Amino acid sequence: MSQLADFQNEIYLNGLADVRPDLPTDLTKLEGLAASKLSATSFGYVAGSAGSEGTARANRDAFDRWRIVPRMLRDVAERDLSVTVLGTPMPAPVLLAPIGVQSILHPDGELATARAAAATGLTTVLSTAASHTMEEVAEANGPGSRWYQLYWPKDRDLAASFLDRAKAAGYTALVVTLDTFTLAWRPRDLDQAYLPFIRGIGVANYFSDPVFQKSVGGPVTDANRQTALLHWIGQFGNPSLTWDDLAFLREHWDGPIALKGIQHPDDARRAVDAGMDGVIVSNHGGRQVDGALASLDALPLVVDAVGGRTTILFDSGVRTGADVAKALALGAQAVLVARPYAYGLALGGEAGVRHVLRCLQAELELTMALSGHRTVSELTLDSLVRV
Ligand SMILES: Cc1cc2nc3c(=O)[nH]c(=O)nc-3n(C[C@H](O)[C@H](O)[C@H](O)COP(=O)(O)O)c2cc1C
Ligand SMILES: CCCCC(=O)C(=O)O
Repeated sequence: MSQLADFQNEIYLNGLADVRPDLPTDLTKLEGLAASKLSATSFGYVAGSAGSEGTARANRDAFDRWRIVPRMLRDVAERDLSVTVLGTPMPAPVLLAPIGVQSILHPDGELATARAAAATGLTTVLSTAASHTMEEVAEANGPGSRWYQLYWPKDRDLAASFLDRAKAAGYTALVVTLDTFTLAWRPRDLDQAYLPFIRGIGVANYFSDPVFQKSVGGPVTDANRQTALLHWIGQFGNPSLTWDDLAFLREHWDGPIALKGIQHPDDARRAVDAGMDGVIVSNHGGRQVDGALASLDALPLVVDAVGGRTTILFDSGVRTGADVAKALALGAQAVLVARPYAYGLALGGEAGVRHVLRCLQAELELTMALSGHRTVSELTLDSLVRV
């Protein structure tokens, strides 16, 4: 590491960040670098969104309409960004959003991500569509903290098996993604005729599952691989699910449950009524319903409806420390970030993910301190102005 980087990391940033001299500290620049490093198909899958990508743009634009109003002389010498969310203590209110198929970004995929999360103390949310099994990822995450994200398959026994395995492997909270029972109209992938799953990426948790294997006549080998892939396609999502089905989750998971993909205040109310422990206000990074509202615009509506009655998390469009501060001020207890760490993974493996997480944390801490906030709870609507 260069002397300048040592100076930045250890003296100027007081050990806050873990800046890699070969990666940008402005995290909005990662996408451009990842575009040159990845294949056109992999990059298109990750960077792409639904339709005209208008909702993905709206997610970003919404952050610009809120501005932080710095306050002075508030003694911010001691700062504490820690929070506890759904029973999990975290050094900062930032989680690694579930991202499937991470081996298209780096051969170590979710294993590298889990190691980076453990190194920073932040919580990683593992996707059902991961390229490594949940047991392998748990081992890589070691003493770190991890949640499990369920893509709820049609076969109830398979869903129950996923939950049992996640529990046994030390995943402490369950995130149930509701907005992606099938992939949306995604022109970048359609135009490149690309789908990672067809190449057998993102099916590790299915192919390793005893219930899945029983359905395809035994362990997946070259002989039944095609059958297994077709079975996966049929199983992956269930468009018939309704609110009544949530009782199944409660029966099979005794830890906290958060519903991901909530945008309407009535849906947030229903989640609370159904006994869920939290909601994640998310539009899947604009990857599902093009034309949908910006996730940040949905956040205050959900906070109005259920704030104080449940845990509210947020994602879609978070790129900087200031973005995190704005979402927290609007009422989220923590945020999830996806594409920035995906690009970090592509550019530098585990160290690249660590770079992104530590930069985001450091930038958040400096933003909060310089605008007069010592703790996350001090960020309120009063910290912002809408322009
Ligand atoms: C390549 C990619 C794969 C994703 N895979 C999953 C997934 O398996 N499960 C899930 O719940 N969300 C998935 N998401 C959505 C993210 O968890 C998150 O909601 C969204 O990307 C947040 O927006 P951001 O990318 O602007 O941070 C994926 C997103 C990307 C970009
Ligand atoms: C089959 C969907 C898994 C990945 C995903 O959620 C996404 O690409 O957005």
